[in-house]
Amino acid sequence: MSPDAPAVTSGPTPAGRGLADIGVVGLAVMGSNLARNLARNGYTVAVHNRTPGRTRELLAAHGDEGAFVACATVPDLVASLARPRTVLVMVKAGDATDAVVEELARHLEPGDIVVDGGNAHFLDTARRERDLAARGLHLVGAGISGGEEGALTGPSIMPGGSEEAYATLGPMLERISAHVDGVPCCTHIGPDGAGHYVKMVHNGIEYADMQLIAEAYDVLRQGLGLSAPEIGEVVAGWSTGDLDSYLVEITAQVLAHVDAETGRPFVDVVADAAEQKGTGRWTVQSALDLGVPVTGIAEATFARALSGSAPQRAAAREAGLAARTAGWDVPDTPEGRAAFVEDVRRALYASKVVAYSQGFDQLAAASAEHGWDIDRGACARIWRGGCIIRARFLDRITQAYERDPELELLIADPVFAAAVGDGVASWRRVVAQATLNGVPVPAFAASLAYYDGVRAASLPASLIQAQRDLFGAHTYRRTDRPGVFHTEWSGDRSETRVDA
Ligand SMILES: NC(=O)C1=CN([C@@H]2O[C@H](COP(=O)(O)OP(=O)(O)OC[C@H]3O[C@@H](n4cnc5c(N)ncnc54)[C@H](OP(=O)(O)O)[C@@H]3O)[C@@H](O)[C@H]2O)C=CC1
Ligand SMILES: O=C(CO)[C@H](O)[C@H](O)COP(=O)(O)O
Repeated sequence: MSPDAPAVTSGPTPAGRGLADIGVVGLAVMGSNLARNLARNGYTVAVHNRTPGRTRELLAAHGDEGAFVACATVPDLVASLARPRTVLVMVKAGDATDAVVEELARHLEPGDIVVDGGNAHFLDTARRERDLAARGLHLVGAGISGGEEGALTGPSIMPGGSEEAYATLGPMLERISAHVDGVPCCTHIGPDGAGHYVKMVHNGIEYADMQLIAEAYDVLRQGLGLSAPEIGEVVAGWSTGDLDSYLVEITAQVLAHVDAETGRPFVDVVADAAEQKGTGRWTVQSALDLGVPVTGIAEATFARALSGSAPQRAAAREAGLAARTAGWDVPDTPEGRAAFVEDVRRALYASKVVAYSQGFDQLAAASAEHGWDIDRGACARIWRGGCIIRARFLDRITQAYERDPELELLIADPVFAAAVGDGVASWRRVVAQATLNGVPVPAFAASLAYYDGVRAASLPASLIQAQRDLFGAHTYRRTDRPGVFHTEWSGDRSETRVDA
């Protein structure tokens, strides 16, 4: 071990081995808490961070929670591990991950396993897996969700990679994951980038869910003139029904929080420009490639972009772009206001079901495209606990896919069809009221438009096909007989079958 390594602080090492069970590289919020979670679960954990101060801090603050081996260098870490070696990498996605994986690969031996638990792009994961496989090593791209707290107390874990690697790694990951009804929130998702893909879509759904809750808040605030703490109480009440979820729970907490410095609701002192690290954008980019309409996720991603478009927003305000609102059609009585709140709750649930349905469609399409054989019911099952989108209704999604593993459309499942159908009138009223009053509800509206589109007996796409044929001879199909046709628009308008 290097002379400047932090003192090795460890509890008892596993009997007869004296070597660590797993290494963790990258000890920022996620890595340090996952290392603690592993140690608390009885594993001996070798830890390393590029900047040694983080390693020292972890050992100083939490070294008594279990068996840690502090390592100053990657070779030290590798030397401290039992074989086959397993190393969990928790560093920034992108170049940092490449650098760390490459350094590890130089010191590991065939059969060893590198687990990338960061938010890597699934194509990067597939590339890294190919590269390591050529060197006899396993690379497992594992999506991990739960934030700082989940990492410590039990996250949802979405590992990809080979079956062989999962046989070694799975028991450890399942043990440290969250458990719901005794079932671990971790399962082998599929080969190569499948785990990171599922985590990416999880995050895309997270964006949609957060945007929908934010729109519900905005409508209640602007439509009923409720204060942030009052809306916090309404939202807290939603935690007991269909909307019971971590995101709803934390929304109530945030809305109740008062800024210590100003005494104002905290949400009123936070700048209204939502940032993003990229997983929502990746979800939409992939959905576009696959041709899957994930309108809720896309609108949520664009809403973040719009919120951060400071020059455009300033230009619009300076130009005095008028709202010309119609006024809220809500009776100013306790009953009328309560009915509107219930409309918003139903609109939120219906929109949320649509956004999840779209996300699961994307998983199906990606699975088919890449040959991953992703079990959508299992994804819903491991999202029930530990992760940011954990929610009561994920149980119902699992049950829907158990009823029909090939379910074409989640909102066509009888339970969800009924749930969304029950909320449709409320949903339309909320979107209409918000729109008439200039309150942007892009995710509510996009989800409703999707619902109307997907259930429509016919769509105006027929006109688009005709237009395409006229200007570019792009051909069309007919409703009354098979074949591909073109009309001679600039000639005698005769029709030719072009596929015969
Ligand atoms: N924060 C969250 O809630 C979640 C994060 N994730 C993902 O988990 C991973 C870790 O996240 P988080 O804990 O927030 O930490 P950060 O994403 O902030 O990454 C910080 C860590 O990366 C290390 N690092 C950065 N560049 C390099 C490099 N070139 N070589 C070696 N190490 C490097 C840092 O080391 P140093 O201390 O030396 O700078 C530090 O340990 C990320 O991929 C993130 O996207 C996943 C789920 C939730
Ligand atoms: O992965 C996560 C949770 O599951 C992270 O919290 C996520 O990276 C947050 O994303 P963004 O910064 O884009 O909002």
